[in-house]
Amino acid sequence: MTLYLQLVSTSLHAGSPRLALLHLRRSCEFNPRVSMSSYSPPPPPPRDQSMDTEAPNAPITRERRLNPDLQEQLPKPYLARALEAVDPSHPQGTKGRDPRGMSVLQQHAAFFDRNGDGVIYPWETFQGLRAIGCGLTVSFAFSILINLFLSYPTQPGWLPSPLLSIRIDNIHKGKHGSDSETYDTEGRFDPSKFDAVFSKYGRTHPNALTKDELSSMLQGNRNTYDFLGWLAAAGEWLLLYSLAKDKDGLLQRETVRGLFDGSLFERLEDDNNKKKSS
Ligand code: HEM
Ligand SMILES: [Ca+2]
Repeated sequence: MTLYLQLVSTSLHAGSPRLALLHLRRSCEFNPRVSMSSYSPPPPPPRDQSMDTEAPNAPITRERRLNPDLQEQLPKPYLARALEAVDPSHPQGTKGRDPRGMSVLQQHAAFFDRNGDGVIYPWETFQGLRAIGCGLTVSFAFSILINLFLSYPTQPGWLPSPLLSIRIDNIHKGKHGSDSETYDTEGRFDPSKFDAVFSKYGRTHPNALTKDELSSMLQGNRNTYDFLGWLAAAGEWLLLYSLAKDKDGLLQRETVRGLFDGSLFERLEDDNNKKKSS
C-alpha cells in the first residue's frame, strides 16, 4: 500500500493525474497477502478484575470462597430480608409460616417466649430448651447464661431487670461479635452472609458442615480480642450442632436456615412431642 501511495505522488509530480488516480485506487484495494502477513491482532483489553473474589497475594480469599453466581440463584442476595430467611431453595423463606411482623432475629428468640408477652424470663428459656430436647443440666446452664448475657442490653432504660428478663422488641441489641453476620445489626437476615457460611466452610459437602468445618468457621469468624463474642458464638453453634446434626454428623444448610428464623425450634419441639407420645 505504501508503494502505491509513493507511485501516486510520483505520478502527480510527473504531471499525470490519471496515472495518480489509478495508483490511488490500487492502494485502496484489499490485498489479502499483504494484510495477512503484516496483520497483528490488537492487544487484548486488560482483564476486568473488579469482580474477582480471590486476591493472589491473599491466599485466605482462595481458601474461603464466595459464590459469585448467587444473584442467578436468588433475587437480590445483597438485600437483607426483615421477615423471611431466604436462600436459593427457599426464595420466599419458610412457606406457610406467619412471621407475625417480627424480624428474623425476633422470630428466633420468640420461640422461647412461652406465654407470648414479648418478654423472656429464664424459666421460659429453660422450658423452651427442654421442649426442643435439651437435657436438664444443659437447659438449666444455658437458660441462666443466655438470660445473663441478653437481659441487660435488651432493657428499655438504664435499670437492669432483677428477674433477668429479655425484651424481644430490643433483641437486636443483644448481637455480639465473632458471629456469622447473617443477622444484620437490626436483626434482618442477610442471604449473602448466610450463603458464605457454606461457600467458605462447606468443603466436603456444598450444603452442610462437618464438625471440623464448624470449628474452622468459629475460628475464622473470630474478631480480635472479642473473647465474649468467641464464647457466645461457640456456645450457640455447638449447642445447635449437638441438637440438630443429622445421622452422619452433618449440620445441614436447611437446619441452619431454620435456626435463623426459629422454625427449626418448632420442628424440634414437634419431633420431641411425637417421640414422647409414641
Ligand atoms: C437452643 C437454643 C439456641 C440456639 C441453638 C441458638 C443458636 C444461635 C446461633 C447459631 C446464632 C447465630 C450466630 C451467628 O450468626 O454466628 C444465634 C444468634 C442469636 N441468638 Fe440464638 N440460639 C438459641 C437460643 C437463643 C435464645 C433463647 C435467645 C434469646 C432469647 C437467642 C438470641 C440470639 C441472638 C440475639 C443472636 C444474634 C447473635 C449475633 O448474631 O450476634 N438465641 N443463636
Ligand atoms: Ca414471656
